[in-house]
Amino acid sequence: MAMAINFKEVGFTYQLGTPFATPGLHAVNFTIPEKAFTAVIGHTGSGKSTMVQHLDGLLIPTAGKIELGTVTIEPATKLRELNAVRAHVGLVFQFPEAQLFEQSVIRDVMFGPKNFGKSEDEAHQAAVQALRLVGMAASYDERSPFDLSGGQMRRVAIAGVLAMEPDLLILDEPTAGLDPAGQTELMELFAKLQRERAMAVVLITHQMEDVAKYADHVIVFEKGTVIQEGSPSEIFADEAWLKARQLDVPLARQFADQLAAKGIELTNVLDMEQLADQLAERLGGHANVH
Ligand SMILES: Nc1ncnc2c1ncn2[C@@H]1O[C@H](COP(=O)(O)OP(=O)(O)OP(=O)(O)O)[C@@H](O)[C@H]1O
Repeated sequence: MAMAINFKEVGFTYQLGTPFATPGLHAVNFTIPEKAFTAVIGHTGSGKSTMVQHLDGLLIPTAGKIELGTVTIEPATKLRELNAVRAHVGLVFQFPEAQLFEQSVIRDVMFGPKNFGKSEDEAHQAAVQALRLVGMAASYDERSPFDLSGGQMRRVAIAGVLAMEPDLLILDEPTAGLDPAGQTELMELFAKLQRERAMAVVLITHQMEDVAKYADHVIVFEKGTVIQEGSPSEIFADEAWLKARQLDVPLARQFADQLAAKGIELTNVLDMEQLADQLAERLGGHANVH
């Protein structure tokens, strides 16, 4: 299912046709490129979670259409028509560890593959692989997920999604509440999966450092619609535009701007590595030695 996804004039209203109707999305247009790392940013309530729930058929648009390769999702589309699509999409909600429920780590991770028709052996194999991938040692397999630390529980929950071998992995603030080291480890894992498995990753985040460092493509939501999409350098090019929308600018970029105000112009700085490389070059050090 490696394919670009196109949203065309997509609208979604919660409880449509009732006195409680609440608009979630309206006239949304954007593309999620295939096999890329896409970041979705925007304030609370701007429509990010509503949008990603359309990617695996949890919500069906109430207006417009979504094109996923040969599949088109429209208001008249029935959920059962999307079973083939859903098998390829993995969705990691905020605080996914809240959904752990089995008596052992391995059983929990096997649940998804078994549910999608894999045999006990196949599911076991997929679970073992996914658990090692997220860095959980075999010694935890038979432990109760509820005896683990918060960070370990998060990894097990993510392994449960990876065990389904999705082509599209959707992450809704997956590092929220973890310590900085745990956050970095998880982000590095997602970046590696995207690179090595040619998986498309869609990350909802408030962390502009992660957007600058990992994203190929960025989609900006505001009040239920998409107000901008492009590469991180395009999105972070116009600081005044971001500030007017109370969106943060990556730290490395802020630092480069302060240097520019003092007459030292660096080109296209988005993350710390680019900043260090360019400064080292200016200062006569050894840039790009990795
Ligand atoms: N289950 C629901 N029922 C009714 N309205 C909802 C529901 N979920 C979200 N909304 C509304 O839809 C709009 C978009 O919300 P959404 O959760 O998609 O935003 P978000 O950008 O994901 O926010 P956050 O960063 O807080 O997750 C908001 O006005 C919200 O109140």
